[in-house]
Amino acid sequence: MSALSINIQLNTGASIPAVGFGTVCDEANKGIFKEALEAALLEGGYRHIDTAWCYGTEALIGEVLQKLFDSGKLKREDVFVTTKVWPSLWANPLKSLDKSLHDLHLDYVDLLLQHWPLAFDSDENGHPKVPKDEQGHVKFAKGADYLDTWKKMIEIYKTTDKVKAIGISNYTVAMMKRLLEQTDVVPAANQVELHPHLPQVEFVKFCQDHHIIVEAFSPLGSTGAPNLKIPIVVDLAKKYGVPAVDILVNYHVQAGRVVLPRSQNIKRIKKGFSEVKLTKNELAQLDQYGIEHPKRYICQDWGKGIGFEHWG
Ligand SMILES: NC(=O)C1=CN([C@@H]2O[C@H](COP(=O)(O)OP(=O)(O)OC[C@H]3O[C@@H](n4cnc5c(N)ncnc54)[C@H](OP(=O)(O)O)[C@@H]3O)[C@@H](O)[C@H]2O)C=CC1
Ligand SMILES: O=C1O[C@H](CO)[C@@H](O)[C@@H]1O
Repeated sequence: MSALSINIQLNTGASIPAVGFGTVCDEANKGIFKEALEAALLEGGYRHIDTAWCYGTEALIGEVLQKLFDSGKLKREDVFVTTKVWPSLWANPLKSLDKSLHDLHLDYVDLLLQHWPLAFDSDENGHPKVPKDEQGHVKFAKGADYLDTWKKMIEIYKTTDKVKAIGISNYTVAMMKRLLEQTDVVPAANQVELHPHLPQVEFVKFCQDHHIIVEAFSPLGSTGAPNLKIPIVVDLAKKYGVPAVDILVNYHVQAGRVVLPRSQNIKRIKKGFSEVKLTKNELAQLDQYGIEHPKRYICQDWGKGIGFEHWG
């Protein structure tokens, strides 16, 4: 069986495909992005797209979706689409969502995430995406609280048909506790960096205890896929007779998490991922590897001094 046909239930009751197509794209790959996405949907078996206003790929995704809907090869309800509100648009998540919906050629998304628990001092159109002062330090919006964005997203969720579910990304446990104390919608998902170099065991348990689905970004270790070389991943791949990438994907789906691998290599995309029934012991060994060899790949320069200190 393919890992791409596994689904998980969100706390809204909706179903989310456990494997989503990551849509960060380097400028150099923008030329093949549409072909890659079309191959993912028509030949790779993907039914879940993970995007964001800040990736600059939403208009390309919209063109592909429109083409596949018009030709009858795909129906809107066949595909789960997530987008995100970037911190430069923290004050106006509805504007961010409307821009995304326009570019995606959609009238709703299945999941809207707050991209980071941060508020940047940008203009009303969200530019610059990461404002900096003359010393190169990120400029934050004075007096803003990241929960302001979440509260406005709750309003969108409760009063419009533009989102089926709302969630968060890059929230720590302390930030989630604050959110749960101060607001009345439990996020459907929290999307964070997670892989055998960064298992975040306590974080995962907190989310599970509160019915928040964990979505794993950068599962391969981001550009260059360094996690494919992790020794225990290589050993398990040999044991099960599958490529190492299948172990990195099944590390999440077998534990009830969503995973968001990215590729713009059409041959790899068409191959998909086999389901590998890793044992509880093997999943624990993969966690243990990261406890002993922690490594975070997405280290943003706004991480220090605002609640992400422990990231190192
Ligand atoms: N919420 C957030 O803050 C964040 C969310 N994300 C989301 O998560 C997604 C995935 O994370 P991302 O950091 O992009 O990277 P990944 O961890 O998915 O790694 C992508 C890299 O792995 C390579 N790769 C993919 N498959 C294989 C394979 N089978 N063998 C060898 N190399 C392979 C890709 O190259 P190639 O194209 O050549 O296959 C690319 O260089 C993003 O695209 C985005 O949707 C990511 C970062 C932050
Ligand atoms: O989602 C995201 O992708 C980029 C690059 O990995 C990162 O800045 C952001 O959180």
